[in-house]
Amino acid sequence: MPGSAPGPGQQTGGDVGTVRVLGPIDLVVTEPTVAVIGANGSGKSTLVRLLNGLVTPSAGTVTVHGLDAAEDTSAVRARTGFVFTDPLVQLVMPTAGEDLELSLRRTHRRRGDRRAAAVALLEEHGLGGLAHRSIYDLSGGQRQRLALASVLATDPVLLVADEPTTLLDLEWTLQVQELLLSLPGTGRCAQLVYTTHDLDFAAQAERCLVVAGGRIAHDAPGPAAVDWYRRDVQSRRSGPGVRP
Ligand SMILES: Nc1ncnc2c1ncn2[C@@H]1O[C@H](COP(=O)(O)OP(=O)(O)OP(=O)(O)O)[C@@H](O)[C@H]1O
Repeated sequence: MPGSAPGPGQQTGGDVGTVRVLGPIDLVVTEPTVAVIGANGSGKSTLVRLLNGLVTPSAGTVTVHGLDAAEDTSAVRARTGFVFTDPLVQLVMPTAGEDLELSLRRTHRRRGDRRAAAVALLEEHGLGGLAHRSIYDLSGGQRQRLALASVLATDPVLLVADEPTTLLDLEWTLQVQELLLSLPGTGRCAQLVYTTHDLDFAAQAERCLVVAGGRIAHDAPGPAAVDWYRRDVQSRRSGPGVRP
């Protein structure tokens, strides 16, 4: 999100009134790989959802590649791929193959080309032979890999991934993490922003933001930020009133 400068983020909680979730936050993030870590409920998903207009700030602006995410939402979404933690939120077609083909519509105009590209992508993501399988009959990990493949098939400039490996086994976790981290270097997207509770994964990011209570509590290269976060959690656990 080169040139972005999010202001205070806030969102309403429907009939329970207004809930302040984020802010004030003032950030410009240009590094190719950016991790976002922090406790449950600290605001990580909300922060990254600002990047494609899924959440709009109640004050301030979020700029992605020079575009206002709240004003030019469709242009921002055309450039920003978003991988949700729960793949069923984003898989929209009945079968694995059809979902990929939908994502390939812009780059592959001919139906036959789309089908062949979808089959190749399924193979690449360890889903070979599953083109006709209902998305509901895939395992959780298979769905998560399909969701990532479908988003990558849209050729996003910015890829935002919200806990992209939570459902994966160890081998696929390592493979998907390696793939994601390699994307900016291989030109498959310009920037990767991801949230994670996997601190080894976070430590590999060029920049890592530690979110606490809706604010950026620490901002440093991956390894330093992860060290800071571990020490912060440890110090609060050994503090007064906390049982060992
Ligand atoms: N639409 C909403 N209305 C009210 N509260 C919300 C809304 N969305 C999020 N919140 C609250 O904002 C806080 C931050 O949520 P968020 O999903 O960003 O946390 P997170 O850091 O991603 O957590 P986790 O690690 O558990 O996924 C939580 O307390 C959540 O309950």
